[in-house]
Amino acid sequence: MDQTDISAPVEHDRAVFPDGLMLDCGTVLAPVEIAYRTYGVLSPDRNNAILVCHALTGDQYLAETHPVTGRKGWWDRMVGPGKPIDTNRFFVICSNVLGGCMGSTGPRSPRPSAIGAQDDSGAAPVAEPWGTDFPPITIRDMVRAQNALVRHLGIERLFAVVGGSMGGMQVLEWAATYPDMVFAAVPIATAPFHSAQNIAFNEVSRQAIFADPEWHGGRYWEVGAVPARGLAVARMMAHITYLSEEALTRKFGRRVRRESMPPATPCTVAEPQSLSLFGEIFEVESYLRHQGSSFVRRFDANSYLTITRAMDWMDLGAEHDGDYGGPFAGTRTRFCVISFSSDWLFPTSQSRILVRALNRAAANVSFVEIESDKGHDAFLLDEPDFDRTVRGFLSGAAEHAGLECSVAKAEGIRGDGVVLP
Ligand SMILES: CC(=O)SCCNC(=O)CCNC(=O)[C@H](O)C(C)(C)COP(=O)(O)OP(=O)(O)OC[C@H]1O[C@@H](n2cnc3c(N)ncnc32)[C@H](O)[C@@H]1OP(=O)(O)O
Ligand SMILES: N[C@@H](CCO)C(=O)O
Repeated sequence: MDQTDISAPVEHDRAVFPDGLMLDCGTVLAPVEIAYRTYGVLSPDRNNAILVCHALTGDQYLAETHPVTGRKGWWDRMVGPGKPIDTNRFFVICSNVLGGCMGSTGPRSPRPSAIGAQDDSGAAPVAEPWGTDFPPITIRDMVRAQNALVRHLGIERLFAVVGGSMGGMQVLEWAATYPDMVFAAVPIATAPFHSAQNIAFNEVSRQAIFADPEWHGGRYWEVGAVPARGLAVARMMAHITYLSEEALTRKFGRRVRRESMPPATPCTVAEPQSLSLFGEIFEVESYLRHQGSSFVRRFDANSYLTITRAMDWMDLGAEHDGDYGGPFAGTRTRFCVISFSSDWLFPTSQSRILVRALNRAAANVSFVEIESDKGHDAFLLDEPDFDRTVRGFLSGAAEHAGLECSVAKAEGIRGDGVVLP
């Protein structure tokens, strides 16, 4: 059993922006705190920084033991000394997105107007969280917050921005919004818009949360509840979209769980009527329940709603008459667009739309479709071709940028964010 407990007190490294940020919705959100981690060493020229953007439910702990779950970082395979994103060479930054629940300002953060409110009893004021009153945010708002963090770290230009899925959407927003700050961009398993099908999946997830009796209109903390069943169902449904038919078949096929069988029943269901209708019968059901229940221990329902909505709003063509190339006109950023052949959530066809748009904008772009049967989340898994692509592209781009081979011994900012004397 996973020991995750999202309510456990954890001190995250944070940058605080008291004046906050102007959001796309027109609201100033203040203060804003962004929780982040860094790995590697910032070169004296401050030109070797790579920002890694996480996906929907990821966070800043990409290459170290997670302080809440106790598990390896979600991209431990990719980021570290000698790894495809080589921390002997690059200074890697990863922050929890605005709206998240791992230390950055989000629906679980105290609502400023509520801080300091004191009742007649004289008891210490209890800070009420934003909950569903948290303002709607966009992927561009997340990127604005990251921009504030990058500048806070004294970096004026990123060598690269890299990310998969929703992280890839942030990569594209970076290149579109701050073109002069991004030398190279690696959008992975993503698209410049959220498709109708993906908005539909998100809506089913949200409705599952709303249907949970413990939802309490989004003010579940007031009664000490968590809409765990709704959130788990949301994750179960979403998790199917992160895999592929081949992957599920390879992992589980039609295997039936022995413990749900009457004694001495063979592992094929000869008499299905003798089994419990609603127990865990097929292995794939048990797997999904496990994915759902472990998720609710590490994620907040209001954050899930906020972030899924931010993805839905993603449409880089919206301000350019539907032309996804419009935001990249005149760009000097080098792009490496990567898709996976079995990804049906962000299929290769959507990457091709992006590549064509970048070509229209005369951008420097390369495109790789990785053959994989692992589905959308292949970028989180062991895919040697993918690793080689990322490593090769970053090395080539580093040569063009004139980066030194190794900055491991250079003075600058250490991986834990401390400025060295
Ligand atoms: C980019 C980012 O920001 S990262 C985002 C946040 N992180 C994630 O989304 C990670 C969560 N996602 C996953 O784990 C995804 O399943 C994947 C696709 C990335 C991982 O794939 P794999 O390594 O192949 O793991 P797999 O999907 O088989 O799941 C393994 C888990 O299922 C459990 N499991 C496997 N079979 C069964 C079964 N029949 N019944 C119950 N549980 C089962 C395993 O015990 C294991 O549990 P654990 O994770 O608690 O140790
Ligand atoms: N599994 C990913 C989602 C899509 O990549 C996450 O939970 O963030």
